[in-house]
Amino acid sequence: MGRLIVIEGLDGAGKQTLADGLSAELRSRGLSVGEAAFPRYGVDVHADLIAEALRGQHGDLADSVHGMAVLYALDRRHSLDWLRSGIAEHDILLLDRYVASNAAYGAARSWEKADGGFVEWVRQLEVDRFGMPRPDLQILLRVPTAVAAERAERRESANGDGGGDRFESDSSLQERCDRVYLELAESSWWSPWRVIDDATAVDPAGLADRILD
Ligand SMILES: Nc1ncnc2c1ncn2[C@@H]1O[C@H](COP(=O)(O)OP(=O)(O)O)[C@@H](O)[C@H]1O
Ligand SMILES: Cc1cn([C@H]2C[C@H](O)[C@@H](COP(=O)(O)OP(=O)(O)O)O2)c(=O)[nH]c1=O
Repeated sequence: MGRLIVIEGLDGAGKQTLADGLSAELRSRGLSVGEAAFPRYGVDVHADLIAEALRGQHGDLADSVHGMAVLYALDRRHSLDWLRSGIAEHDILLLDRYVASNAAYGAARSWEKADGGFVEWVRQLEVDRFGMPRPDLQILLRVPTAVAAERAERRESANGDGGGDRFESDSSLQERCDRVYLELAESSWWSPWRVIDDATAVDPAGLADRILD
């Protein structure tokens, strides 16, 4: 039975970059590592509906915090068999975003904190009802929101994308989301957390040591 490790943080925090570094480090130590990122755009119909809604399709869907969160949750629910076998088959299954993304972004959009109704609603839906596997560790990768926004924008222009989705372009939302993430981590929401405050100083080898402890 392998370990489920989740990387969380704002868009542009460097989650994918850290996932790449960490998986390379773990593989170099002879471990088998599975990787996935949520939302699973191009893989799951719910994720595709999310992307379309964020681009202005499907009427007022993107305005509904709960409606969007249900789509994110269903994308994960449909990955359940794959997740379970991934955890069984690998030493480490590394996820870029998971249930806590729904909790943090939805609470931030609702102007709530981590101890508010939205986070509890996510827990009841995804943990109690859908039975999503509990992570062994959630890593919160924090960078100043301005740095995250600048990186996300640079990445999108490099990809020829049009300047961020509706969530990414709202800097006050990013600030609130960062705060909810920190509260989730400090309250050990659903699992132990590790907070990395200076993403530029992340050392994949040191992090791998701690994961394997
Ligand atoms: N530690 C870092 N220092 C400088 N740039 C970084 C760092 N980590 C990531 N980046 C750059 O920032 C951008 C966003 O990183 P990415 O890993 O895609 O973030 P996320 O997955 O959190 O949205 C990419 O262009 C990446 O090369
Ligand atoms: C996975 C997930 C993401 N989100 C949000 C966070 C991001 O702002 C947005 C898109 O995720 P993101 O990882 O940023 O994808 P991309 O940069 O490729 O568009 O969705 C949720 O609100 N709930 C979730 O469960």
